[in-house]
Amino acid sequence: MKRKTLRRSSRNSKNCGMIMKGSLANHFTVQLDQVSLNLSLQQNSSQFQNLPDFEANPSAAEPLSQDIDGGDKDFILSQDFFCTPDYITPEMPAMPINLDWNKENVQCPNSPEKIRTVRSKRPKLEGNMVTFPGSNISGHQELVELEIETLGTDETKTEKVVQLQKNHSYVSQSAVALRCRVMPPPCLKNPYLKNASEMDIDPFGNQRSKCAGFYPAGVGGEDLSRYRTDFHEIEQIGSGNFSRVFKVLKRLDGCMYAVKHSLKRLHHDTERCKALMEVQALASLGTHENIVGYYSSWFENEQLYIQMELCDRSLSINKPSKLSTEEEVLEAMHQIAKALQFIHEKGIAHLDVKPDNIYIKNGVYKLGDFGCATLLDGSLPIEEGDARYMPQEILNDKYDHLDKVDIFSLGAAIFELVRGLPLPESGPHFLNLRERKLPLLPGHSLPFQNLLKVMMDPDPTRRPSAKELLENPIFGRPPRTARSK
Ligand SMILES: Nc1ncnc2c1ncn2[C@@H]1O[C@H](COP(=O)(O)OP(=O)(O)OP(=O)(O)O)[C@@H](O)[C@H]1O
Ligand SMILES: [Mg+2]
Repeated sequence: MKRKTLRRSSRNSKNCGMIMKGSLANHFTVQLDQVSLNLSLQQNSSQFQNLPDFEANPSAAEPLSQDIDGGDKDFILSQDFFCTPDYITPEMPAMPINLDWNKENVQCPNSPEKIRTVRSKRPKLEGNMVTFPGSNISGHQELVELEIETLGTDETKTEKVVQLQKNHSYVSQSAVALRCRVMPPPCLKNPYLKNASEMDIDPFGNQRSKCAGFYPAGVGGEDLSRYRTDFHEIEQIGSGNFSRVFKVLKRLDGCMYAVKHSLKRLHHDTERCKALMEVQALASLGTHENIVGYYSSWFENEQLYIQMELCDRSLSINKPSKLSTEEEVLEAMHQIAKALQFIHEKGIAHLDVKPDNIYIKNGVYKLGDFGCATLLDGSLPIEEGDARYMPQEILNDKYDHLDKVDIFSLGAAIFELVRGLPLPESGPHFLNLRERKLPLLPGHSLPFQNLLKVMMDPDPTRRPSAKELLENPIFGRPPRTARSK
């Protein structure tokens, strides 16, 4: 099979779609990157020849006719060829069986400007209704219904393709989806990965058409929902200020995941880029036992979806905590300190360490919610996390020791978990905590309380780094010693 490229633009609606000349009684395949259209014509297709526009301007169709003449061939069509609804030709298992293919002089379906687009909600009519499976963004099938109406007198019978669309936009969802499949969306530079070269990041940079849209999956509608198609939603397992998190079953692999949806619709690129920072931080980190696993992400209905490893629960102060003994608290602290050492070594600060963002799975503690993550070198914007866990320097807009911000927050989070009371958001107690004046923690060892104090020191340089914290002898202490006061 030969493959040829059709470079003719379909922007001009007069360049009417598939001009199928000659021997299209056969089977041919049109391939366009991932899009493969198999057209099986069971009848002689000479009815497509007598196109007014083609006759008026035969040269316009020349490349096509050159390519198609000769029977069975493969074609690579340019993206533009499919970018107008005229040329949305979903994968077709068969042509309508009740079309009269022997009629001569049948017009090609008109261009979008000329046809009356019927947005009909009426049920399927008998007769010339045909259903073609199309493709949605994620590669799954959706149905596009084309109704062939016969109009006019007997001599001048014309066929009109009426596209039934669920939404009221002019361009069908399948058109948008197909376009998205035709040209890959932009590859974004991950700011957390300093060493990636431009070419590695964006191999399609020169070819990308702006019409492909900045994000591929923003077309909306249940039919095109990657979330609904790929996952079965079990239940909501959490919510934050910006998102809701669901436990889901992935249909294909039968495994459970957590999927986080942003609550707000992200209309603007700036909002989307900001939301993407969380994904990019997670993705750049790779895997670590104490960091929630990241699988994939996508935009849908202008919301960001993040597929993550499913954990059992968070350590939220509002949920029943099982951190009843100092050993358990130290274990949580030790594991999250390992996560912090890992991310700090990669030049990233979390900036929102708190019990809500520490999850537990099978006894393993995992740091999650990288929505505030930034670079330690200050080269990215800084969005501080929950003020209850922020040290004074952040509240004073001093960002010189961002790794130590995480240490303070971890100390504050552990302090909260041990006390079992929510930290204050303001007031004298709030200030005391930032001046190293921690109330005594009855039932807890002095070394442990001193460690919390040093982690929450007002001077960030006096706080231990994550590495130093992990080297603290308290973590190697036998449990019995830990219990002795
Ligand atoms: N992977 C996960 N497994 C289990 N539960 C999760 C997971 N991710 C999030 N959750 C639950 O959902 C809650 C909200 O998630 P997350 O903190 O990521 O949302 P957010 O809107 O960014 O929150 P915030 O208000 O802290 O900014 C978490 O506190 C936790 O209870
Ligand atoms: Mg959170």
